Amino acid sequence: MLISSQALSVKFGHNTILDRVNISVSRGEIVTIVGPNGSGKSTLLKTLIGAVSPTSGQVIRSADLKIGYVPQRLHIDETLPMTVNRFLTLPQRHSKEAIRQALARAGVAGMEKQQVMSLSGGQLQRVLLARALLEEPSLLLLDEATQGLDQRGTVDFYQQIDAIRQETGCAVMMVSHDLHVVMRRTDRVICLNGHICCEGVPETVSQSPEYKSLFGLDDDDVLGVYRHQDSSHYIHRGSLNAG
Ligand SMILES: Nc1ncnc2c1ncn2[C@@H]1O[C@H](COP(=O)(O)OP(=O)(O)OP(=O)(O)O)[C@@H](O)[C@H]1O
Repeated sequence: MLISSQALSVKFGHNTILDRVNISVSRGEIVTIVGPNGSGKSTLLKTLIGAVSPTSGQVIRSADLKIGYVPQRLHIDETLPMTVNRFLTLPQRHSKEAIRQALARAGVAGMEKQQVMSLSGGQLQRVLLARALLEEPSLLLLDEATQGLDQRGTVDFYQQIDAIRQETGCAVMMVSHDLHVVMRRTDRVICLNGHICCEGVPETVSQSPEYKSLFGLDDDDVLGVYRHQDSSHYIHRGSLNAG
């Protein structure tokens, strides 16, 4: 076991954000956390890395645990010119070879001299991934790392994560809204809504009543959206034709 939590609870003021959460990640395993907005996913990751203190319960870390954390997004001062190479040596220096290898593993080989501000959203996420890999992590924690990427970019990113897991043997715990995309790439899914609603292999979780009641769209929802789009398209075309 690399890391686990026992009856982990976090309160902010009077609000209980996490309620007696038990999770565990084994070596080499990919675990995906899904849950609605505000369900405590980021808080859980922040508690695991020690940035948030639990109100009760505990986090148990193996002695050799090394975490590489890829945040949801990064705020960089736009007026500050900085190359990728410089960014990757802050706050800790790394050898040229280590940086070359981390960028290659993250799928952005040769980007050392590029300005961070000039990177596309997908490239920046990969540079953040490279920065996490420089720690030679036994556990990669990804907090909605594909936010803002299109479908292709998201699929490619998760493929890269899978390849990294196979190459380095690290475990991965990630927060994702894209269960359908990560399905094939995750060993286990934990569905969080303050407490753990359900967990298991992706096929089981996606069919469970708890998951469906949180995320399920019934035919009316889907057809409603479709009909709406269709009718607006029709009206739009009508007005174009009329003009
Ligand atoms: N430092 C904080 N102080 C007070 N409340 C906080 C703090 N951090 C998070 N919260 C609250 O805790 C709740 C859970 O937030 P969290 O970011 O963990 O949810 P999430 O599941 O990651 O959401 P999302 O999917 O929208 O990113 C939210 O209501 C949020 O406002």
